Amino acid sequence: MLRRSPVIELPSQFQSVSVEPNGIPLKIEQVSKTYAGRAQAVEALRPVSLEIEAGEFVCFVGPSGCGKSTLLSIIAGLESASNGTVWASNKPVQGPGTDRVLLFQEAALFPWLDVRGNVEFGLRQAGLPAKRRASLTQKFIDMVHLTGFEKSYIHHLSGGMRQRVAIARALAINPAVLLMDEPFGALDALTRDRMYVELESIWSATQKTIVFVTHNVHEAVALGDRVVVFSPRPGTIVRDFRIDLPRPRSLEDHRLVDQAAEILAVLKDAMGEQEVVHNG
Ligand SMILES: Nc1ncnc2c1ncn2[C@@H]1O[C@H](COP(=O)(O)OP(=O)(O)OP(=O)(O)O)[C@@H](O)[C@H]1O
Repeated sequence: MLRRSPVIELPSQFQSVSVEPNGIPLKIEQVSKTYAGRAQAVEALRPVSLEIEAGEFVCFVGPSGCGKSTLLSIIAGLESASNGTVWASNKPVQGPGTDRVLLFQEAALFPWLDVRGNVEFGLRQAGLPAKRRASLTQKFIDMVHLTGFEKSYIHHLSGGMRQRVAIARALAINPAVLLMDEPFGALDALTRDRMYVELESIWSATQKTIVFVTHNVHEAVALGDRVVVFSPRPGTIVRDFRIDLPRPRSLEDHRLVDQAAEILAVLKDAMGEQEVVHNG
């Protein structure tokens, strides 16, 4: 259930009218994946079923190699499921689409373009007229707080700034779903904390559906409406935690720390003898 107010400002006489959220629901139905390896097949995912509401922020945590990225790629339509179906807004996913955008740890930006050129890229591809393109590009550059850096080239930007360019570029094409694969994994702790605040405010302003993969349980609890815990490969869902902490959340909040500890215990239990990766 959406707990945030709509982004669109309505005149007072229409304030009781609910505005359709920008995000769409996702339904993952009995999705499994086995890769045909050279020597032997790799079973990455056992049948996984999950329903995500429009505008929900859902984090996936699990041990390395349990199939989180595989599931994200299947939702993105970049990989096909061996069995089962992903439904995006009640339509089966049969390939990539502009309604779903995948973002990675290393922001895949064009080094020969400046910030403006990168953010504008998808709009250019879509054939938007120059004036509309320019105003939308500026809107999203402002949204990720890169105003003043429009003409900077990627190699002059910090890791956090690059991720913000990637987020702005993704938002510019107005997808309904952001699929984020450890987007802040390569950032230093301070930048990461700032990115949590920024991402949360972007999410709350745009009402996208977000699926966010991370190794970091604290990060998952800081951001997610839900935290879904996966078992070691072949990945299955072990637990689906609803995080009811008020927003904005602080990493120092003892309730967040307690919730993270509970999830970490479930993760450790699922992993058995295996060592838990990042937990900070
Ligand atoms: N294209 C592929 N061909 C064969 N095996 C693959 C392929 N892609 C992934 N795998 C294997 O599938 C399993 C799941 O990989 P995946 O990257 O989805 O896990 P993950 O949970 O995202 O891992 P990590 O947290 O380390 O990124 C791994 O054993 C991986 O080696």
